Amino acid sequence: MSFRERLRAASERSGSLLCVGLDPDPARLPTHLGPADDARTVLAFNRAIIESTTDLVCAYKPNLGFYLAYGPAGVEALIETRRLIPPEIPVILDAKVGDLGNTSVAYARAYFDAWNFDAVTVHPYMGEDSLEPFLSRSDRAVFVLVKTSNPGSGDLQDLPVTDEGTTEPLYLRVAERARRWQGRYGTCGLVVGATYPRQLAEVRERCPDLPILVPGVGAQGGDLTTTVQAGLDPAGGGLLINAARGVIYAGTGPDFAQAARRAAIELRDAINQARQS
Ligand SMILES: O=c1ccn([C@@H]2O[C@H](COP(=O)(O)O)[C@@H](O)[C@H]2O)c(=O)[nH]1
Repeated sequence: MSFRERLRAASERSGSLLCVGLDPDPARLPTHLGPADDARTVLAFNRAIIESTTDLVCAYKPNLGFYLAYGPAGVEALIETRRLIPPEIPVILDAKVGDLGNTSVAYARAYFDAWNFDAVTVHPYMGEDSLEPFLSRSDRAVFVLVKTSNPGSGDLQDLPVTDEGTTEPLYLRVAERARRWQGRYGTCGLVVGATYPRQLAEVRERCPDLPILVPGVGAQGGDLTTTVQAGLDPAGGGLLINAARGVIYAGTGPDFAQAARRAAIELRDAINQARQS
């Protein structure tokens, strides 16, 4: 089964376009779980979040940085977290990777084979050859950063560039390239921040049938309804709405997992309402 097929199945099973971010921040982990600087606390936290949300999500997305910050034990916790997630739910490693060809081969082996992630985020700055080792994996997927959610994303991504006789913002040229990579490899998705709904609509118009991972609702302030309406594909899907802090830190006490579940239900339902309006 391709990533796209697995994602569609997970989304249909859960009736959800919600992708929960697993970003363990030592400053926000519930204190009763153990010392915040101990990677075993991270694992206990992730286990509880996963158990309380598996039926509500189409995917999970751990961000590599939060695990590297714990050193080797953090990497072990990441690998173990991946094992805790039922195999039918796709897991996207947010690594924003992209390097020289043979180095990307090594990253692809690490993230896809050794650690068994279903997809990774990549940056397009080094061009197609840097992404080919990821794109060419027909059983996996690649989410290309197009227009990121951070305030400074326009520094480079909004610059007008002339490519093949067309002048438009760089992020649209990246979307155009990604559309072609999808035609060539069939494994491509995009990342567009919820904080930029107008740009999300432009990207969706350019790439009608690519899955778009959309971080930036909740803690970053992206408007959910505007985002969903801007990004839906013609079939009323095609989005993975990511939320980490807004779900996983909904509560901090002994009932944190139930609080995360309530937040995930609320978000899933709000997304579905926006799909219908
Ligand atoms: O443009 C981007 C790309 C990636 N991210 C990542 O998504 C999550 C968002 O977490 P929240 O707590 O829901 O804000 C995090 O891992 C970011 O590094 C992004 O926010 N924007």
